[in-house]
Amino acid sequence: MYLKRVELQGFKSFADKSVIEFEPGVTGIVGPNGCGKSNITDAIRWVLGEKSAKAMRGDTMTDVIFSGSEDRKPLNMAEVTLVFDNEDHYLDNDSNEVEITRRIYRDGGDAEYYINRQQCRLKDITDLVMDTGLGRDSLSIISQNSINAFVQSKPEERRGMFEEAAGVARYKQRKKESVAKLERTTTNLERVEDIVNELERQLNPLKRQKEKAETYLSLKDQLQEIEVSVLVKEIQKFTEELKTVDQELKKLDSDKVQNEAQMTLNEGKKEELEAKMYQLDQEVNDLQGKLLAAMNRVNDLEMQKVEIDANRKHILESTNKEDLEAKIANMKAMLQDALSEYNDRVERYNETKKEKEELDERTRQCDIASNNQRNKIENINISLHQLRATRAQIKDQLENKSGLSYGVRTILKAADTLAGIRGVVSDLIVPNEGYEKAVGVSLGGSAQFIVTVSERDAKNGINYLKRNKAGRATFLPLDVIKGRTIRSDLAMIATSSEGYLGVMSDFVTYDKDIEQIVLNLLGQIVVTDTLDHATRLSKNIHHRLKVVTLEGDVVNVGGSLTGGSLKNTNNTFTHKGELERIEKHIGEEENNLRNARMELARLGNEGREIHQMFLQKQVSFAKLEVVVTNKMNDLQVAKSEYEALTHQSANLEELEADPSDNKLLDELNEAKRERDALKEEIQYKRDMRMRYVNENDMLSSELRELRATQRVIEKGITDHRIAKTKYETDIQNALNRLNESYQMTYDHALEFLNEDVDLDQAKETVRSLRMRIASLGNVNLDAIQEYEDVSSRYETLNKNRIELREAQDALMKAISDMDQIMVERFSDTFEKINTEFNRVFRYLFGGGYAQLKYTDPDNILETGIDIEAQPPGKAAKLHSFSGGENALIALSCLFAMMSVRTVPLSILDEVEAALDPANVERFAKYLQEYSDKTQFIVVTHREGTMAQCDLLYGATMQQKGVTKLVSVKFEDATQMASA
Ligand SMILES: Nc1ncnc2c1ncn2[C@@H]1O[C@H](COP(=O)(O)OP(=O)(O)OP(=O)(O)O)[C@@H](O)[C@H]1O
Repeated sequence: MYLKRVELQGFKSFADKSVIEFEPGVTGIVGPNGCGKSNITDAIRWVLGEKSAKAMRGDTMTDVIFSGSEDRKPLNMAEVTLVFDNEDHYLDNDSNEVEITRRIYRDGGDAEYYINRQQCRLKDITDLVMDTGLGRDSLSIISQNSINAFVQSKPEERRGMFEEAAGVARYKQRKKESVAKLERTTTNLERVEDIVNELERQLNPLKRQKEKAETYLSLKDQLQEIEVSVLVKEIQKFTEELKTVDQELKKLDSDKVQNEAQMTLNEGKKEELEAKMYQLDQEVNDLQGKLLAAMNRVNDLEMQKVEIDANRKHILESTNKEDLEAKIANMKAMLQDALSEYNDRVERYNETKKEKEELDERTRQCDIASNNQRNKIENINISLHQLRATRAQIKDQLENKSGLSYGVRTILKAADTLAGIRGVVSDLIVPNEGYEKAVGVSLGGSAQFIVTVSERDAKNGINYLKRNKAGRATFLPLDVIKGRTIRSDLAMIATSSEGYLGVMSDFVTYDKDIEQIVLNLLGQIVVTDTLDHATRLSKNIHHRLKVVTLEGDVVNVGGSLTGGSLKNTNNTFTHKGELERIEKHIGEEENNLRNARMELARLGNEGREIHQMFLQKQVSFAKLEVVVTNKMNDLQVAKSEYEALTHQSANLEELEADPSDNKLLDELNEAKRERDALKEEIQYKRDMRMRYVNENDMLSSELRELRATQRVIEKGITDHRIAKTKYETDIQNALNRLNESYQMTYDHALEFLNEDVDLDQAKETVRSLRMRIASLGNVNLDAIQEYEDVSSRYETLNKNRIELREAQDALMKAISDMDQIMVERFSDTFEKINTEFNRVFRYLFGGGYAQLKYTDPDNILETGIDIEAQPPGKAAKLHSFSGGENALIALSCLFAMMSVRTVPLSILDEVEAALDPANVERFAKYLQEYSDKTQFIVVTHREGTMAQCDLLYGATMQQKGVTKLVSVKFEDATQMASA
């Protein structure tokens, strides 16, 4: 086996794809410092499984990716492939050529590994090269640093190289795996043993429970078999008995109905009899009443007969007929007098009443009129109050000029001291009647302008106001202001317009000296009667003049309209007219007030007179009421006396005409007959009642018997119903038991009926089975299945336990065997290397002595390796050797190992740098000596080494930062090394 080719792309300074071909023997790589020689060593170590970024001379593994140069951008991927010739199948692979590739991406996470282009794990590569001499701790790649470190490192760290040389790494790895397996097996075994022990503990109690459950089930089966028959038979028996009870019950019900009917019949008859008896009692009562009355009537008639007889005798003996008739005539005359007096008084009474009501009505009318007058007076007073308040306000404005501005009032007050103040326009101009509003509106604010004699006077006035800080005022100096008149063409149009009344200045009176002022203020204002005429006129004159109506509405120059209701407060001219109007109104109202008060007084007097008359009528009326009542009584008395006399006269005539008392006698006889008939009827009814009493007694005794029978029947019904309920309950209980205990309907249970079963005996068996079941206590039916589960689990796990124990024994034996082999191989190899080491040492140093020692000879598997070296003429103290001596000792060991264990490939990166030329030559000679068994790739600057190389490559950086490898001759190589 040998390394045929290395292909690099994007790895460190190998930005471009580079393919380096190798041959068996010694290949040298030369070149100036920093041109990328060691990067080839790194690349080979990287592919063979190096995991440490530090060992790759970087911070992270992605540092191996080409990081860019002055002219090149960084790359994102590095890939290196080693191609081994494997015709001898040194590597454990069937192929004659083995390609191992490693790839890494800058942002791709984990590296990718391939063997013969098949993606694989890092472990696959490590396994492939393990114990081949290409492994991590092997002699395959040694740098200048590691060669120095070899001597200085700890004995334990050195051991790895010897293991690699002894070829025990694979055993060590296998042992590691077996130990891990053993640990896992032991853990599993412990776990399984725990469970098996636990299951063993559970099994016995479960077995007991299971047996108990099986006994229970067997008893239950027996119970079911017999109890079902018992229940079915019981149901049949109860059903039969129930049928009998039902039939008897029906008969009893029918007897009861019959008995009840008889009782009802008897009770009806009894009630009827009692009603008849009651009726008879009532009738006898009535008849007795009638009898009493008849007996009384007989008595009365007998007494009347006696009285009549006596009376007739007396009247006939005492009454004078002529006297009686005279009395009647007299009484008749008196009656008529009383009647006419009564009628007269009634008439007077009605008249007085009517007069009294008339007076009452007049009093009411008088009151209404008085109230009206009072309201009128109150309204007049309110109106007067308002009028007087308005009058006071207007007067105040006129007298105190309160409508004028503060400045104007100040000037007027100081008019005596200020020269040439003529007065305010509103005081100097008086509007014609009816033109007050129009003039006021026309003047507007100019009504408050102050007329002065001269301009100087006006200025004095203004200064006075300023001095006193008394407001402002406008002055119209007579020597400056000129009057204005209407243009003749406009005047002509205006004059001919409808409603035109004139120019405003024509409708005021004023002193002659202020004429210019008046014309200035009012000379160009036209007056019309109505607003319609004003707008039309304004239109006619193209809105060139102001037109004012009598109502004070204005059509301004330009055509705008001003109007509405006027507030009188500021119009001095309207104030004057208003004041007169109010004065007149107050006079009228005062007059009205006087008249109203007089009328009220008159009404008061009239009312009082009428009331007086009313009171008098009231008295007369009361008196008449008494008189009428008296007259009425007199009339009644006369009437009744007259009637008594006429009656007496009639009686007398009757007695005289028919003196007999036959009628009374007839009545008396009739009364006696009636009395006797009544006595007979009473006796008859009493006899009849006696018969009814007897009948009633019979019915009562019959009823008593019927009721006794009824009680017997009802008790029978109750007893049978209880029996019926009991049988029904028994049947239901049996059905419930069938359903609940055996999930059977009656029909279903019939299929299991054993007809031969003796019910009493079977019941006894059921009772005994139940007792046996009860004596079992708590039964865990699940125990049967649980026992099955647990015992089957126990068997499985117990089998596992046995298997695990066997596996554990096998692993322990394998580990022990491996240990044995490793100890043998390691110590055997060590001995051989030790011998060779002394030999090579003596050769390289030209004498002296060296040997390797175990630090712990009793523990060959873990012992460190100590080095004892004594170059010729020196004491054996390792740490005091020079760099070159260190390198020679390490190389002695390396070559000693190579002579004992064949290494297919060794890459030596400037390991001889510290040697002197003579030693370099000896080193190079060794390379040649071993090169038929080992392929050497040496990175070197030394000529002596180069001279022994079969193939030389020169590393250059023609492009800055990018390594290129070219095949060179020895001469070129020495030149490149010294460059
Ligand atoms: N990831 C990388 N990308 C680009 N260049 C890199 C990268 N890693 C290292 N290098 C370059 O590789 C060079 C070092 O290479 P190497 O150590 O192989 O040189 P050498 O020829 O062995 O030098 P010496 O003879 O001094 O040992 C440096 O120039 C370094 O800048």
